[in-house]
Amino acid sequence: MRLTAENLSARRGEDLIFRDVSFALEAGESLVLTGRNGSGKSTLLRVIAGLLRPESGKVTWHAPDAEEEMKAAEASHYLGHRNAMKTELSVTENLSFWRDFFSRRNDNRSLSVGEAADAVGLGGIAHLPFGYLSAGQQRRMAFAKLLVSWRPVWILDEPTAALDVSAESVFTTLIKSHLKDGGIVLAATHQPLGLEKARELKMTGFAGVMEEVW
Ligand SMILES: Nc1ncnc2c1ncn2[C@@H]1O[C@H](COP(=O)(O)OP(=O)(O)OP(=O)(O)O)[C@@H](O)[C@H]1O
Repeated sequence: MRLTAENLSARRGEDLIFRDVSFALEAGESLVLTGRNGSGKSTLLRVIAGLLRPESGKVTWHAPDAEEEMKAAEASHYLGHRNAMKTELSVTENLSFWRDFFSRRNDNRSLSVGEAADAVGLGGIAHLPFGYLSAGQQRRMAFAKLLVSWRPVWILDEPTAALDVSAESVFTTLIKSHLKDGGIVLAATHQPLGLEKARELKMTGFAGVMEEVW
C-alpha cells in the first residue's frame, strides 16, 4: 500500500499557500505536519482527503491486493476540527450511522459501536445525546468514528485538541495500533503525538514549505 503526493500546490482565495509538496507513505508509516497557525496544515490535509482541489499536482493511492481501484480519498478517514456528529442523536446512533455509511463488504477489521466506544474509554455513556458530552468526551467519540469502519489512511487535523492527558495517551495507543496493523497516518498537530518514528513536514505558509526532515 502506498499513498503518494506529487508536487502538490494549493490556493486559498488569492493566496498560494504551498507548492511542490511531495511525499510517499507506505503501510505502517506516519507523517506529522507542523507549523504556525495559518501555515497550511489543514489545507494540505483537506487536499489529501479530496475535500479541496489542488492548484496542481496529484494524490494517488496504490493497494496491490485491492479488488478494485480506489481513490486516495476513498481509502481515507478524515477527522477535521469539527466532530461530524449530530448533537441531538445519541452517541450510539451517531456511530451506527457512520458505521453503516462507511461499511464495505469483507470488512473484518472494523469494531462494533460498543467496542469503539469502549476503545476510547467511554463505553458507559454511549446512550447519551452527543450534545451532552464534554468537549473532550466529544472528541474521543469523534475518534471512535475511525474505528467502526476500517480505512487504511487516517487523516487527522489537531486530533488531540481539548483532550486531557489520559485521552492523549488513548489516541496515541490507537494510532500506534493502526500503524502496526499496516495503516498510514497523516496528522497536523501543535502537540507531540508520541509517534517516535513519524516523519515531519514543516509548513511555513505562503508557498514556502521547508524540506521534509526525519
Ligand atoms: N476559505 C478560505 N479562503 C481564503 N483563505 C483561506 C480559507 N481557508 C483558509 N484560508 C487561509 O489559508 C491559510 C492556511 O490555513 P490553514 O487552515 O490551512 O492553516 P493551518 O496551518 O491549518 O492553521 P492552524 O494551525 O491555525 O489550524 C491561512 O492563511 C488561512 O487564512
